[in-house]
Amino acid sequence: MTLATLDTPTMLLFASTCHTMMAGVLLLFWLTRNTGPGFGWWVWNEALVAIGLIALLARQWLPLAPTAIVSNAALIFCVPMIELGLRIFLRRRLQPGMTVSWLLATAVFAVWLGALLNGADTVTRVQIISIGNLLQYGWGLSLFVRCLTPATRVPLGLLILGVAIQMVVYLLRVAPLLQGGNPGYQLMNDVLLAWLILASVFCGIGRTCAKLMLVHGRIESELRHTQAALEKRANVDALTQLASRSHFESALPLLQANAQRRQLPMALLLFDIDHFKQINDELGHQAGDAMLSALGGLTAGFVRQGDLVGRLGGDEFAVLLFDCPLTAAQLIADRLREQVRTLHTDDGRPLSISAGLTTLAADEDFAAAYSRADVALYAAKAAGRNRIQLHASAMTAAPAGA
Ligand SMILES: Nc1nc2c(ncn2[C@@H]2O[C@H](COP(=O)(O)OP(=O)(O)OP(=O)(O)O)[C@@H](O)[C@H]2O)c(=O)[nH]1
Repeated sequence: MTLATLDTPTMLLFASTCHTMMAGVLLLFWLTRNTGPGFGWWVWNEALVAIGLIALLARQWLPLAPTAIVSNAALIFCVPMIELGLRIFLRRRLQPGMTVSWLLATAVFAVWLGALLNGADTVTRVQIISIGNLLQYGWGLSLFVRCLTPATRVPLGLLILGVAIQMVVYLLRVAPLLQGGNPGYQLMNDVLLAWLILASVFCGIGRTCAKLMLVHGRIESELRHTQAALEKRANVDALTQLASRSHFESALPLLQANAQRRQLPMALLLFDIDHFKQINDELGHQAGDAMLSALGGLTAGFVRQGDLVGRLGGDEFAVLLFDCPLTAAQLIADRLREQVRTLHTDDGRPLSISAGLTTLAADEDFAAAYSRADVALYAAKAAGRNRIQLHASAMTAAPAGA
């Protein structure tokens, strides 16, 4: 069986069934998935193509004029719906491009309707529709090309291919008519009409895939963003932008493994602000937050890049000094303590910190090192604050600093 012998009603039956199924798939997807704005217009687009084809099929049995009006209106107005869906989906500005699309569709339909009411012959009407469709698809094509980005290249490429195929068929359809028309032209036996219907089915499949791919791409990228935001929220302390406690703890094993491989010493510094409760109580929680944030910024800028700085909770901060022998760690800690004195509360009081310092072995638990540093921090507070206290276990390695 060749296309030339395929009769138009069979082709129309095939095409209308395909497009109805595609409209059904899109509708199901629309109703059951979070497709985002714009997708509804694509469901309508496919539904209108199906309605138009069913009306064309039914024109043999129903009164000619009403079915021709319904089918042509559906097939003309389904085009701007792809564009409207795309503009909304990609959050492009709707105006003035959309006005042009709807005006174009209305103009094509009005000219065609005028021709029908004035008793124009089939050839003339087909000419009007074909030229109108060519203009519509040409306009749509220019939008698809303008919207091409690396993220939309494949789905929009499919849309462009589909529209280009449809334009070629329309062009073939209109070309002989433009050369003076074909007196023997029979709409229902037109081989080109069969090609057009077939092309419309293939383009519809391409369009449906493109729309689903666009939604899939968007869902995927939103998932990636949400995942990244969640990770950031879990890993980064919102107030100071330092590592959160959980991130600090989970990052340690990697640093420890690195230190063990390269035989590098590490030290853990734990500190908190002296009399922070007083700052909060007297100047307000917001002023307290500002001090925490300033201290976080100062500490992050003070240590080396390979060190790990975190806010473990409240006004408690920790620094893992990587590749740092205890004597150097004491010097760094004391310089940091001095630097902190340059920070002032709103009423001019200089900030001070107390800190506990200990070594961190490559194979020990964070909890064990933390509890040693905490004991030393407690001792620093007890000894009068604004000082660094070395834990007793490290005393044999280096003298305590204050
Ligand atoms: N502004 C602010 N305050 C916090 C936050 N988290 C905890 N705090 C407060 O920080 C204060 C911590 O006080 P402590 O460390 O117990 O005591 P302190 O007044 O600093 O006294 P010393 O540590 O002994 O010098 C408490 O008043 C908490 O309510 C926060 O995110 N923002």
